[in-house]
Amino acid sequence: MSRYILALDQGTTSSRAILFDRGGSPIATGQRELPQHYPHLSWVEHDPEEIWETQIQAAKEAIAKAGASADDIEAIGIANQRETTLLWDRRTGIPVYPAIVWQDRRTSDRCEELKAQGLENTYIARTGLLFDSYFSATKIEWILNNVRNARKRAEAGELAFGTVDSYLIWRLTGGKVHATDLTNASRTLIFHIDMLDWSEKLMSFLDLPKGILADIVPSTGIIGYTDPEIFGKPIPIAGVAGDQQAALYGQAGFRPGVAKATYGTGCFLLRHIGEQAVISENRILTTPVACTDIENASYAFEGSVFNAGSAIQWLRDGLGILSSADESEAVARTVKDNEGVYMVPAFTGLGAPYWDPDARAAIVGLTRGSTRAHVVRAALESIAYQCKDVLEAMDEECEVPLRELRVDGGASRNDFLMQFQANILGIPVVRPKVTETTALGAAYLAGLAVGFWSSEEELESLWKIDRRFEPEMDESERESLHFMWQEAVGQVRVSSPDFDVDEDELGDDWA
Ligand SMILES: Nc1ncnc2c1ncn2[C@@H]1O[C@H](COP(=O)(O)OP(=O)(O)O)[C@@H](O)[C@H]1O
Ligand SMILES: O=P(O)(O)OC[C@H](O)CO
Repeated sequence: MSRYILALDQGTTSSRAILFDRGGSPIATGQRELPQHYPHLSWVEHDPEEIWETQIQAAKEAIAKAGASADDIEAIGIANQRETTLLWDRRTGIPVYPAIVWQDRRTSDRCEELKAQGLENTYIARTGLLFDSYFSATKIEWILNNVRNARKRAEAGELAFGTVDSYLIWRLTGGKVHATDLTNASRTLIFHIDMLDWSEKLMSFLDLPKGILADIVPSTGIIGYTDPEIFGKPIPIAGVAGDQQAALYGQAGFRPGVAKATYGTGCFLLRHIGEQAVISENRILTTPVACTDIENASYAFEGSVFNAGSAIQWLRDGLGILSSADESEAVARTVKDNEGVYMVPAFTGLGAPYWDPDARAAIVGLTRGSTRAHVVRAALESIAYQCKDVLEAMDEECEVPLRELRVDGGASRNDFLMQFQANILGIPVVRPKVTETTALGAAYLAGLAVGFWSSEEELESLWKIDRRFEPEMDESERESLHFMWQEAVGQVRVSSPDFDVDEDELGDDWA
């Protein structure tokens, strides 16, 4: 048995690769920034070649740093930004259009049009998602309708659709495998989360041809082997999951009641709810978790906050008031409180639980006494408030309130943010030793498939706490701060989605 598992973590702003040893410790990391392209207002694209190149360079960097070779790698696991949509030519492998990123809002009017046709409930009840441009389906439709000949070629079976996992698997296997796992498939808005398969019916409303679809595989199991040209010998690709489900797995979130928040570009809260795909009445998503066997799928509630770390990035790159994201912590600590300044970072609209695509960001409550520190503090606090809104919405759906929140991702390194999160939630926030849990989850999934690790029980024993943040704020202060935050959110809201899911009305026609 070789020494390492190689995890590829293809995120929105960077491609990372980490080698993990049998103790679940990261041995070496490679990382490349992924350029963002904004061709029009509210459009966000990635260059597929840049996704591929940055990912492969990151992998080679990690292998070189560890002084390892392909012989030292037992298997590869993939975790990826989800929903981001690519279509490529099956024969040449050439994408017909750049990747349309999950944050891209170009299809939000189209979503409104489809909602007006009364289709929203049909989609919610089958997919566990909402009718929002966040998900892949209307992005696929946009490419088919706007790229010359794309629809004709797709109908002739010449084009393949994939989220980033599928695209990487395709490239890694030299065009031999077109597959996706159920956690990624479930983010497309054309995957039926109870039947655990593509839904022809949901595809038909958007006129999406079946020939573009990938095979659906479990998150654990050998999917294919890398082209020997890439690493010098074939390596099995043995695990794949959307990055948020991978992070829940890396947090040992195998059982109902465990919840995690990953603080990256966005912030994504997943709470394991067991084997029933319960549909929320509170604008919370239902999504399959990473699984070893499709027939025995389990589910999580998910709250997707679109802008979290990106608010800090904007302070650094857009306003130029921070030299690094890490500096935000020291700057925020220079003021004793926010002095009434709130930032609502709705740069690409608001996600859960508001789902308001047209809302735009704002900083409110400024006075002549406000300083850069208040703005920085308000940005960090906004991340915690958004998580609170999501957890409150989830709590209304769950019988037992959450006892603690596990955290990970880039911004979870910020102790100020984590303490404020515990204060504002009123429950402990627990940070594990390894905060690269997305990559760790991908490694676990691959390692289980090839016998590198033996069971989920063994993986659970590897999870170790770095720090536990206990709440230190009294209830009345928590409530009054949260009230002020909600007033600020009220100022940027444009629409209030209103829906009522009634599965009985849908009848038995679930296909
Ligand atoms: N110490 C920090 N405090 C606050 N935000 C941070 C800190 N470190 C990183 N971030 C933010 O976290 C994000 C990077 O986290 P990462 O997990 O790498 O994101 P992603 O996987 O979405 O690309 C960036 O948006 C950055 O601004
Ligand atoms: O790239 P991340 O880590 O911010 O994750 C993006 C999510 O998968 C979008 O749903």
